[in-house]
Amino acid sequence: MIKTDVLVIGAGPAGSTAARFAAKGGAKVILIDKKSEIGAPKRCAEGVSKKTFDILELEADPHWITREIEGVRLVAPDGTDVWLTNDVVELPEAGYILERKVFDKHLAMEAGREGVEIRIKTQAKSLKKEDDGSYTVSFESMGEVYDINTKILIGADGPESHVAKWAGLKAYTKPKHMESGAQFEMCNAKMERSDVLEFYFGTVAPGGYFWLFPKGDDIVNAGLAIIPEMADKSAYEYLVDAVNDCYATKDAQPVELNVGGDPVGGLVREMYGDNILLCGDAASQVNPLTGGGITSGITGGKYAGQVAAEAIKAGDCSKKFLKKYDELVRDDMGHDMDKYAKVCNYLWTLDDDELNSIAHAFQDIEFTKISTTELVKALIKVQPKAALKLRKMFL
Ligand SMILES: Cc1cc2nc3c(=O)[nH]c(=O)nc-3n(C[C@H](O)[C@H](O)[C@H](O)COP(=O)(O)OP(=O)(O)OC[C@H]3O[C@@H](n4cnc5c(N)ncnc54)[C@H](O)[C@@H]3O)c2cc1C
Repeated sequence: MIKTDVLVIGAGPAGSTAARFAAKGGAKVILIDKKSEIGAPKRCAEGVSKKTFDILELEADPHWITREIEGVRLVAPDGTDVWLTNDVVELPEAGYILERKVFDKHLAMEAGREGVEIRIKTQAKSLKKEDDGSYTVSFESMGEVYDINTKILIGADGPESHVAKWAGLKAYTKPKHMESGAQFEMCNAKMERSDVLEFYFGTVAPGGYFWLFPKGDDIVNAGLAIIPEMADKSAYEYLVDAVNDCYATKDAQPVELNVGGDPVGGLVREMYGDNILLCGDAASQVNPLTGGGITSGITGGKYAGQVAAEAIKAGDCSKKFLKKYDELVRDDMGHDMDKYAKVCNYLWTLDDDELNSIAHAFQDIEFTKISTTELVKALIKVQPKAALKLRKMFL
């Protein structure tokens, strides 16, 4: 039987980061992914903030950055738009559009260079808790079935996490908090500015929004996410309509279709247990308002790897020891997740007319700095209903 200190299931951004930091901390680590090519297919619009690279302790690399972002355009259902670009406002959360297929692979390579053993095209099928507390996970790879025994198991297996379910952790995302996303990567798009992210709100994407994230030249990720309970057709059907109705994409051609779930209910109840940690989408480490999970998943992955290595060194993989991971994550992102979940719930109550009137009022506001929090503060200023619900948290 293969034995290891730390076994990470899932080589997305969260898992590769967890594996790398666990190895940096001196643990023997195996990283597993069912895909034959790490990072492909992507399920992502590929936007990240620049702070992600500080968390990773890596330089941003032109090999996996397709575009630097200089602003955002917010579009109401009636077409009223608000441009917020860094020639007029400060954009502290500005970032990049990645090439995830290259980026995810690069993160796994960084883990490999740190001494992590990587096994691709290897799918976790089940797990068993041993009497000494360790986990034995059964895998299938190229027709072969085998087991790996680990002192600490890190579940980084994405939004549909089986690890969490198999281990019996309370890590369930309610259907009303699981967004369904669909996206085309397209060429021949006619964006007004190819360095500005565009967001379209309202019935175009119930419970979410339609986005255009430019990847350079005439290439764009045109996608949307919806809450199925609030919608009357599939995310794919909304996407086809949105793309056909949008000036920038009506003549564009798809070269890729990406579909996937995005958990937006805030952190799951149990991110850890005896000998086990969850990180990334598996722990719902996703901003409930934007649906962005790369930066927060990497943050969670880093903490998971660091705490796992400490536990191995201390010879204590108990729930009591691993609680430190939960504390680090909740201190770092718990408060923001709660805040943004409230804003998200509030936005879901607005109809197209209300969104239009907010956009009209936004046109009279002189923004000096743009971040998610600054936008919510502006919303509170122009919408008495918003003030009632959100004032305490943001002002
Ligand atoms: C349409 C869409 C657009 C998005 N756009 C953005 C965006 O612009 N910016 C942003 O920050 N976030 C975005 N997100 C969210 C973002 O993609 C995720 O939050 C992020 O990928 C989570 O990383 P992760 O490592 O936790 O999981 P994942 O990237 O999902 O990786 C999980 C890995 O686990 C592997 N795996 C699963 N089960 C097993 C198994 N049994 N055995 C072995 N391997 C397994 C999978 O193959 C996969 O490689 C978007 C999501 C969607 C759906």
